[in-house]
This record gives sequence, C-alpha cells and structure tokens, in this order.
Amino acid sequence: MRNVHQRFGDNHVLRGVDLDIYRGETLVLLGGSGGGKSVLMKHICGLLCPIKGSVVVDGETISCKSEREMAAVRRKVSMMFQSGALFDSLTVGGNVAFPLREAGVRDETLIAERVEKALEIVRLPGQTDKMPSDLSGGMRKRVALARAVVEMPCMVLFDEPHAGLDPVTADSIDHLIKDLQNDHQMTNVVVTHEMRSVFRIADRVVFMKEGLIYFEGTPQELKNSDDKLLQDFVEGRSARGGKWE
Ligand SMILES: Nc1ncnc2c1ncn2[C@@H]1O[C@H](COP(=O)(O)OP(=O)(O)OP(=O)(O)O)[C@@H](O)[C@H]1O
Repeated sequence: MRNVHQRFGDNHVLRGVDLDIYRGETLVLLGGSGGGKSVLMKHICGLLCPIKGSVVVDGETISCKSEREMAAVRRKVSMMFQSGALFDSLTVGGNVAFPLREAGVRDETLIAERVEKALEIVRLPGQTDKMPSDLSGGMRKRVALARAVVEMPCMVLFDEPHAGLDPVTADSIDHLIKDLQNDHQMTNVVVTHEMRSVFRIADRVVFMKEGLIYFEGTPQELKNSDDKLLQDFVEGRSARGGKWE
C-alpha cells in the first residue's frame, strides 16, 4: 500500500498508509478501536477503494477496479469477517461451496473435492452435511475459514478471528492460521485484540494509530519497546493507570 487515504465524511480514517506485506508471512494488525484496521484490510481485498494512493497485490494494482476485475482479485485475497457469518439455511458443505458456485463452477464432483479439502484444512473432515446450528461457535468459525480458503487464495485476511472464543478455541484458531502459512504457503493478515495470539502467530506486527502506521516490527521488538502507548496496549493498561493488586 502506498500513501493510502480513506475518508468517510469528516472522518479521515486512513491518512497516508505505507505498508508492505511479504509473501508467506503472518502479519498482525493492532491498534485501538476505531483506528482503521478493518478499513485498511478492506482495501487489501478491494472491498474499499482509496480516495488517494494505491494498493498492489502480487504485482497487480487492485485499487478501484470494476466489479468483474475484482472477482479475480478476491480469488487471490480472501477475507474472513468478524462475524464469520454462515448462511443458516445451507449445510456446512453448501456454505463452503458458496464462493465456488458464485464464481461459476458447476462441476459438482470438483466442488465436492474442493469442499472436502477445505474442511480437511480446518480439521473438520466429513462434516459437509451438518447444519450450522449443529455446530459450536469455534466450529462455525472454522467453517467460515474453510469457506475463505476453498478457492486456495494466496492471502487470507482475518478480522478478529478470536472474538467471542474461549482461550482454548482461540488457540486452535491460531494453529489453523499457522497451518495455512506453513502447509499451504498462504500469507495471513490478522486483526486481533488477543495479545496471547499475537505472540503465538505474528512474524511481524503493525500498530495503527490515527490512520497511520505508528509501529512496525517483530513481536519481540513490540515487547521490548519502551514506547508508553505500545507498552500500555501490550499490558492492557488504560489511561487510569495504577496496578491491580
Ligand atoms: N463504510 C463506512 N462508512 C462510514 N464510516 C466507516 C465505514 N467503515 C468504517 N467506518 C469508520 O471508520 C473508522 C475506523 O473503523 P474500523 O472498523 O476500521 O476500525 P477498527 O480499527 O477495525 O476498530 P475495531 O477494533 O473497533 O474493530 C470508524 O470511525 C468507523 O466508524
């Protein structure tokens, strides 16, 4: 991303973001609520078009393309949304197959193979015929992830994949994220507030503040930083300060 700006009315959310994301890494995006992390991710998959600046993925400028051209980009860059919303009226298999059918794939044998492969990646093999209502919150997230990877994108964007999960389920999501990177050479960009996960999965961390990149470095560099804002964020300390006994 080069000099990316975005504004909604008076709200200048991105103020000239320069960011490189390297092939095959897991990058975690951190920052306070409303700081523009989700908005930034939506520019990477072309859901939003910058008012100024450019976004290049795999050598291709993706900002502000037509809807038809964007369909090809979305096969390369997939996003798992915060809600992980599944269609309750469709089976697990129907949900995971959805992007393939949307892309015009009609070969049912191929669809079945791709769906099963995606379910294997998220460690839910053989669950095709279940309904979303039969699944736990963690399993629903995994089905949403299977749907995000069914077209084998080169990059997956995760918007708060740990939200609403217990620590053990959150750990299993972290393993899946690293499996995508290590076993399937996918690049991951993860927005999370879960600091434990940051230190488990991140190769690099980017901290956003007021629409700009405030810090970029390894998790260790983040931990060792003597910047008060970063320290408070990592330790979960509010402006009231003081120690908890
Ligand atoms: N489509 C939109 N239209 C208008 N304003 C928007 C839109 N999308 C985001 N915003 C605004 O942009 C700002 C940044 O939102 P964003 O969702 O990127 O924050 P965030 O850093 O992901 O926060 P959180 O951690 O709370 O999810 C917010 O003020 C939000 O209200």
